Amino acid sequence: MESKLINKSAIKPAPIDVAVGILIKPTGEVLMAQRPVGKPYAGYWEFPGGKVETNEAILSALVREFQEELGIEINPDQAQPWCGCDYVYPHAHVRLHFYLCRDWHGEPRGLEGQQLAWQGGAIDVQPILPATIPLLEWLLQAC
Ligand SMILES: Nc1nc2c([nH]c(=O)n2[C@H]2C[C@H](O)[C@@H](COP(=O)(O)OP(=O)(O)OP(=O)(O)O)O2)c(=O)[nH]1
Repeated sequence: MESKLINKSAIKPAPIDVAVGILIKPTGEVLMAQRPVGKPYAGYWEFPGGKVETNEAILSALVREFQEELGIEINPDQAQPWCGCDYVYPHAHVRLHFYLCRDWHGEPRGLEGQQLAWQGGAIDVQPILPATIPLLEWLLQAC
């Protein structure tokens, strides 16, 4: 019987989709959040968002994550798809879907105990999640 060889190093799990939102005030300030204790890369700064659940649309995940993490309602019709990237961390291979959000209701609060920081002009918080760092330069041009 014919046997087939599989190169196990070539088998990669599917990436995990992550919906990420960049809240932008009319002043151009953007909101960053610090990852809370208990998550991989705790203490690192990121744009708010989280993993897309099975059979969930990316935009629906974005709306849900902003409700759960920040207690605000973003307007999905006004959320602008911006860019995406893949990144392989030791804990996961993620596929990030970034949206620019200028329309929301409510004042963001760190409902999971995370620190929040509005950043304008330059991004001062450190450290930032590695996959997000390359986007910061583009973002300053987009705001
Ligand atoms: N929200 C967000 N996640 C990012 C960014 N950059 C980046 O590499 N990631 C990665 C880190 C994580 O591996 C993944 C997000 O997963 P997460 O664990 O924070 O998602 P979640 O809120 O659904 O968490 P949980 O329910 O599983 O606790 O995406 C970013 O700017 N924002």
